[in-house]
Amino acid sequence: MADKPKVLVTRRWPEAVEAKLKELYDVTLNESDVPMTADEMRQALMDYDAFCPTVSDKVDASVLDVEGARTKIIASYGVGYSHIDTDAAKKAGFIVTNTPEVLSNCTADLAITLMLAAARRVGEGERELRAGKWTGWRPTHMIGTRVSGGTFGVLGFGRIGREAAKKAHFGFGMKVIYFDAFPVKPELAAETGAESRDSIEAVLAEADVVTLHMPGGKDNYHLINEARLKLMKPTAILVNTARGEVVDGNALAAALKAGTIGGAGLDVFEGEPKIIPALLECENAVLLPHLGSATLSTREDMGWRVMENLEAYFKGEAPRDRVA
Ligand SMILES: NC(=O)C1=CN([C@@H]2O[C@H](COP(=O)(O)OP(=O)(O)OC[C@H]3O[C@@H](n4cnc5c(N)ncnc54)[C@H](O)[C@@H]3O)[C@@H](O)[C@H]2O)C=CC1
Ligand SMILES: O=C(O)C(=O)CO
Repeated sequence: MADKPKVLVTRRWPEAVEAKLKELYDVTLNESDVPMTADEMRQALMDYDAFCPTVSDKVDASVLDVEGARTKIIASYGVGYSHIDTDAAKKAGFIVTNTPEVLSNCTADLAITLMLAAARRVGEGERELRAGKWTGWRPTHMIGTRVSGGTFGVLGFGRIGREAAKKAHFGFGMKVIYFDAFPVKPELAAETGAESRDSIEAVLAEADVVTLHMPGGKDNYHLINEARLKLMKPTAILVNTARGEVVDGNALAAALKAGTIGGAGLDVFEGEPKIIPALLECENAVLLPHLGSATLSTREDMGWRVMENLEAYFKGEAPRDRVA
């Protein structure tokens, strides 16, 4: 019998998926769950047939520029792939895959969670209560912003953006407006009666809630900057479950402190897990540690999706989620 392909997984995955990987492959799991260094990742490309990183592994040109790699497929766990230099991967002849669709619903749920938490001051309220500072119900206590019936602005009307739009529209009676950098099929917008706007600026100026769902990476670096934040309504909420670098964190903190926007709900941060102090100081920001896809069934489905890509590749077929 031919030897099983050698597969390296950079971080712990859900138990059921790791068990299946062990059955099918000669797999090396990262039992310690400590992030791998660039040198360790470079070595893995020399020693394994498949390399399975995830969104917190920086697979840049310095990692990918190796002579005589044994790896042919980089099967990433996660839909976003801005952590991989896909140009360098293509140049070096690696196939790169991701795990779309299976996490759209859960990530959209978290965008809605952040919208409500920021608008209704959930973090502030919980902090006050736990600190023993709550003095009781009163008509003027911790007044938030009503989102039901408001306007939900989606920047990046892809898989997750559209799921979030459905939840906001059907769950909270919100009107949906969006801007996408590419044309959106009319039937996809029709699901929520979403109206397109011709610029990011137009969405920012009109929406009560602005939610970001475009990929990260250099093309979308600081897309939401000081000038654009100034266009938002003083009561509006900004939600980011996309990538930290899409927003200029210092400009956002300044807008939150000055009250030129109402609040923010953030799941992702430039340079995470480090968070800039200016954001930590903002009472009107709800901050979560990158939990968008963090439910067991979704994290398992992401693993099954990586395995589907590996299986296709090792059978000599085209993996369905090839991105480079
Ligand atoms: N917080 C979390 O745990 C998670 C975060 N994500 C992030 O969400 C992103 C989106 O995922 P999907 O919806 O599956 O991707 P997608 O590819 O289906 O949608 C992205 C959309 O953004 C659009 N877009 C790109 N640049 C744009 C720009 N400058 N302005 C407006 N639209 C732009 C694209 O045309 C596309 O329609 C991922 O790339 C990832 O970074 C994804 C899953 C979980
Ligand atoms: O899949 C992604 O892109 C994430 O950020 C985590 O699920």
